[in-house]
Amino acid sequence: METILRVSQLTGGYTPRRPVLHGIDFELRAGEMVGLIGLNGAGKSTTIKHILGLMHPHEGDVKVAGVSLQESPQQYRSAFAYVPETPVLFDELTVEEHLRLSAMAYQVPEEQYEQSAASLLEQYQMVPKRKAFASHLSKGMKQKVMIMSALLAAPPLYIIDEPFLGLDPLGIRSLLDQLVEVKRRGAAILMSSHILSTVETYCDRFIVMHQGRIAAQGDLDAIRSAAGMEQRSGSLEDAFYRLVTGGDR
Ligand SMILES: Nc1ncnc2c1ncn2[C@@H]1O[C@H](COP(=O)(O)OP(=O)(O)OP(=O)(O)O)[C@@H](O)[C@H]1O
Repeated sequence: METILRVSQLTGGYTPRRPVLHGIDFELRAGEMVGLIGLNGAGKSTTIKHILGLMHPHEGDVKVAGVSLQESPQQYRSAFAYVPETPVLFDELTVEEHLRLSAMAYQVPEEQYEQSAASLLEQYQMVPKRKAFASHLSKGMKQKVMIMSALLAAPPLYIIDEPFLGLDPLGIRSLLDQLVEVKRRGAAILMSSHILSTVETYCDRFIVMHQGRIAAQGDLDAIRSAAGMEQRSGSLEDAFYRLVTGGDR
């Protein structure tokens, strides 16, 4: 499968003398969903900021769809959509206007926009709110606008940061169903979350970060094995616990 995201030997952080990330190395291929997990402060958001191009590596590089941000900023940025943990919307734009803005930014054809927007508004139970200003939405509704905008853009790569916190159970189910669908269509998804049971159920592979390094990566068996769990049993949470504490519960 085609590589969509390549993070190579990334060392980076907020000040040149004190890197937060040390030699981060992983890739995402088309059609897979990868869970980025780690304790508070492990370096997940910092890794994501480097992928988004908001921070520049001290060493190493990041390529999306084969290009780095420096090589082709336009191609790089249009190859992914990012759903942040905290929704960022324009207060004075309506739900529909946000969707239209996203469609314009990602050059979604008009016909496809009409179809996708109608179906997303329906799925996320946002039809009654389509003309509401962002400032009049609840936190979960704002999160839904971010998610719908990303899904509408239909890029090769989705980067999703802790998506489940503000959503109601129907919203969570809609999001997970749609992630399965976009994956089936060949997109790659990097999802950071602390809800390990959901990550275990939905992700094909996992990247466990600890203190700015990758402690383990691979499928569940690989994570168990890195955690020293010999049998092919035990949850992702069990393996994670062992990896970050160095022992059994
Ligand atoms: N703006 C910042 N300036 C300086 N240091 C920061 C900044 N943001 C995060 N850090 C530091 O970088 C390290 C990694 O933090 P990061 O936000 O990447 O963790 P995380 O894995 O996303 O955690 P969480 O699960 O709490 O969101 C931490 O030591 C944190 O204190």
